[in-house]
Amino acid sequence: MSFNTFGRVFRFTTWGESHGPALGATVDGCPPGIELDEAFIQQFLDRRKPGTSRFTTQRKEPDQVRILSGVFEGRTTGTPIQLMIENTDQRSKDYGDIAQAYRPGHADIAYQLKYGIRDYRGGGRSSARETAARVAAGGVAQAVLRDLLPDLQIIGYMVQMGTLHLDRSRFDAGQIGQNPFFLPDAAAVPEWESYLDGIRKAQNSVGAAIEVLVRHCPPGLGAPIYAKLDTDLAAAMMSINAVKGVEIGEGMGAAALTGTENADEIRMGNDGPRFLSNHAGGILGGISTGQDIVVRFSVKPTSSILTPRQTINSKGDEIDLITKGRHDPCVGIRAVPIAEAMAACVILDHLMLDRAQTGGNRGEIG
Ligand SMILES: C=C(O[C@@H]1CC(C(=O)O)=C[C@@H](OP(=O)(O)O)[C@H]1O)C(=O)O
Repeated sequence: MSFNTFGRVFRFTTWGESHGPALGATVDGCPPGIELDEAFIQQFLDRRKPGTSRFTTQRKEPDQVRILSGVFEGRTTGTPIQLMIENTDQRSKDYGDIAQAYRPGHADIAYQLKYGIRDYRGGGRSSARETAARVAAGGVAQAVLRDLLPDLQIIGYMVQMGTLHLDRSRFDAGQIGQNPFFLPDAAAVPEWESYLDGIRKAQNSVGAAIEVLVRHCPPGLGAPIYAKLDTDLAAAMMSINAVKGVEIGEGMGAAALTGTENADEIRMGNDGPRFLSNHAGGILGGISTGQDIVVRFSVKPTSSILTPRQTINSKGDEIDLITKGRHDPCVGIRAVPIAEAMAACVILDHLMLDRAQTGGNRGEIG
């Protein structure tokens, strides 16, 4: 049993709080001989870090990663990799009111009911700041995948923010890194900007949905029943702060389909099976088929808002609470690079599990 560790073979443990001196991840099980340096990991952290636009928290953190162990002369050694990111812009006085009160919709009250003690500064361990640590771990996974599966692509993007939906007919992956929403549609950006400006100025926040596409994943990753690839992808996404729902492929939409509509028909291609559709989201029986893997999840609206909300304090008094501080009006935006990191960790973990069990040998057709 472990409370802060993720993965089976490629494993990471995150540690730290939002207003402590630092946070980080200890990565265990990384193969030796992989080219790795801080700059490689930093590119992923830079996509997630706060304060990069008016649509995220205004807390300014460089999120500069340091590798303290497990890398020698630019290559992994197979020993634990300790990654550390210092906190530099804490403003704990914003949290004076939260010390004795529980934000509605926030983990404050659940932590209190469970532990009877909590680091309320910046939400402590429940802060989405923890995700910096796992994005760093995901950077290590990405370095290994670059070596072992060079064709693999992990692409995250927003598909919904409040009432706005991505128009899939306009999908352009090249646009994702070009706007503050990780949106694959440049033309929609002004509408998304004015919508979120309105939410922010109304002292409110809004939810979002994110999709992650894993392209060129080999078939055969995952195992039936208790080691399904989709189980682990779902758990990975659900472990991200504020995530409330996860779907694979058609997801909840499959409930409305008939068998003829849902089953992805199969033809013989030049080098293996060719599927005529992808309702399954690239996974059948918990095992990847070689099709694109499609994972989607919803993120609740940020619970820390300036609009007064009814709650109670630690004495049990009923009060109205305004949450000060520097909060994301849509915490779902920065969930995009976080989800990519989690997907990288799961795919690598399953690649290593598969090699352990099958040696990477595949069943043959034809
Ligand atoms: C700092 C980050 O996001 C933080 C996530 C967060 C929360 O409650 O989740 C609250 C804010 O932190 P604080 O109030 O401690 O300044 C955000 O800025 C980050 O993601 O790096």
